[in-house]
Amino acid sequence: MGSPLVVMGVSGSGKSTVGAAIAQRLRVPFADADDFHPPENIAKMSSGQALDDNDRHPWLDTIGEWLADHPEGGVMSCSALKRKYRDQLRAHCPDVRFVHLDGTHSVITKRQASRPGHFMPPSLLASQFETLEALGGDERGVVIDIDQSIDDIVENYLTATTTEEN
Ligand SMILES: Nc1ncnc2c1ncn2[C@@H]1O[C@H](COP(=O)(O)OP(=O)(O)OP(=O)(O)O)[C@@H](O)[C@H]1O
Ligand SMILES: O=C(O)[C@H](O)[C@@H](O)[C@H](O)[C@H](O)CO
Repeated sequence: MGSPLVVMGVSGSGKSTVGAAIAQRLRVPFADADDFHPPENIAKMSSGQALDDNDRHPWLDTIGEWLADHPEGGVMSCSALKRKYRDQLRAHCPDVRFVHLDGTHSVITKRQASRPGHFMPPSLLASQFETLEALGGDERGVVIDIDQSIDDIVENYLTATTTEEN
């Protein structure tokens, strides 16, 4: 793989699961942006409040630094919901590519129900969708439908990214 990858999407779209699977397949390091949130952000989300731009800004800088530290390849699962958040990541790491895990509210709600105890309350899913801005045509990345098995998502990603680069 030659450049870092961000697995993006709303909460519960499968970023952590799919990101780890892609990293294992590509034999590159994996990290989850959830592990880089300061405690205040986790406390805010746990209390049912969505993060805002100010909450996300310093956190995105730490994610961008991780990407820049992995020029030979690495996979980071990170919501990266807005275009300007992705611009911030690109400012640190111009080579970064994205895969957007795209799914419906209904599919994701069912999956969130199967992981009770996660700090992100399902009530915040609507705000995640409101905040989400799709990848622009000028952004390096691909979109994959999440309504399929993890193995199929990984295979489709590998096929799509090979096609994209040719
Ligand atoms: N393709 C899939 N098929 C079935 N279950 C899935 C799939 N992808 C993810 N899941 C399950 O859905 C739940 C949410 O996935 P995951 O935690 O990876 O999402 P996430 O985007 O990282 O969420 P968050 O950002 O909120 O941490 C988990 O229980 C996971 O096992
Ligand atoms: O930008 C955001 O709002 C956050 O990254 C959230 O998406 C959560 O951290 C994550 O998805 C956990 O559910």
